[in-house]
Amino acid sequence: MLGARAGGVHPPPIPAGRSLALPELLRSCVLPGCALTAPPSPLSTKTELPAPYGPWMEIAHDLPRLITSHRLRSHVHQMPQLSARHLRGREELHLAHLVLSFITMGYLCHFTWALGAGVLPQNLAVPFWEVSQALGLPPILSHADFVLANWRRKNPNGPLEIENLDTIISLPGAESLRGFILVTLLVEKAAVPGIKAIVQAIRAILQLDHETLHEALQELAEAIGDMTKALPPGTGRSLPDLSVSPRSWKDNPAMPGGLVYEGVSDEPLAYSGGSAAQSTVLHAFDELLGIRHSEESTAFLHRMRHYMPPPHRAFVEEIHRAPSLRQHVLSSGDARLCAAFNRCVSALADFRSYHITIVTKYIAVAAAKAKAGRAEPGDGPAAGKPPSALEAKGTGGSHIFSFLKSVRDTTREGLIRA
Ligand code: HEM
Repeated sequence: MLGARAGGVHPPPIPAGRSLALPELLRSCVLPGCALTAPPSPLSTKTELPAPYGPWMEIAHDLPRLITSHRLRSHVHQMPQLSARHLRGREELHLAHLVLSFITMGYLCHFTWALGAGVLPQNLAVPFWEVSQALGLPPILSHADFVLANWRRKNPNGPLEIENLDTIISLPGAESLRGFILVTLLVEKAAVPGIKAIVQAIRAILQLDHETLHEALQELAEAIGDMTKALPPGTGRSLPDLSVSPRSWKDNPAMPGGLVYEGVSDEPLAYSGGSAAQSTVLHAFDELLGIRHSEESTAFLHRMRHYMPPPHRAFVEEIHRAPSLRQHVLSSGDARLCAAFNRCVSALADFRSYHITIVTKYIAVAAAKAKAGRAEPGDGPAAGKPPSALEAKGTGGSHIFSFLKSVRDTTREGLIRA
């Protein structure tokens, strides 16, 4: 056994280390395109693991075919048990986490459902656990894998635009999945100037520099507006059926105890599935703007923070500890600052409203598809059913629309009223 807490639902702890200050965190920022990173976008500059990990890469690149031809199980069982010890640096670890999390999703999509038993074989479970421990990420496909680590430039010198982007690993339904992942990535990219503006704003508060603070808030409002524009209206129509695999083994009636990671723990472990609620950017904006969500929504959103890479989580916590922007604007009595602050809050509420529109469209399309019993090739065993992530409960067990609307409404309550 590798020391998993029996029956636990706890993601691995953040590796021991000192608390990081904001500038240091920005240097380690892993958001795509963030100019303050060195080297840029370290989650995904690598697209292949070193040669000894060939058996993982071969399976991962062939996942759509192996899944649809029902041959993935035998391939996984024949896979040698490789140690994660030879992976060098965070980039290789992130790529290994991406690869192993997708293989796990593919493995469970056919066999856990079919056999009703949530067991991940040792040769997959042990290295997945080791890599997860090294990164401080849970051993499940998270937003950091699905989106942040799962992209590459087709032309390495070309722009970070959709035409020049591709995913690294995919599942059946590759084309729509690709669109889903890359649209989400471009929303993250649009957020980058907003993340920089947060640091500028906090510095300006500390230096009582209202001019710079005003500029930073303008930047932030613009970045949030650009995120909304990056969510194209068609997004909700052209999405993949995410039910190809159980995305979550927490609060999932099909896997009530969770998943047994063979060789790690005899007891099943429960983890929530990937969700953009694990994206750092909205958490960071909420913290800066002092948005207070309901107790239930906060509990869900804070749980999602354990699925972020530790430097992202530490960044959000650092903003929480910084002096309150809202109090600063209120006590300044500066009407221009107050208006700029409110533009940020309105832009954030508008993003959340638009997101609700998109989720609504997606559910309508999925429901129509389910009604017509229309299964597309490669849709997997759950084809024809509404996507599990979008049934009555969200992936985190939250009722989707009441959760999303509550979060949107509490954002609006963050406006400073005259
Ligand atoms: C059609 C595409 C999308 C669908 C169907 C969708 C669906 C959902 C669902 C069901 C939730 C509730 C939490 C959960 O159960 O996981 C959620 C939350 C969330 N989603 Fe999406 N989503 C989509 C696209 C996006 C994109 C592109 C982003 C941009 C990063 C995003 C950001 C968020 C955030 C931040 C939350 C947490 C709630 C909040 O802070 O407002 N979503 N989404």
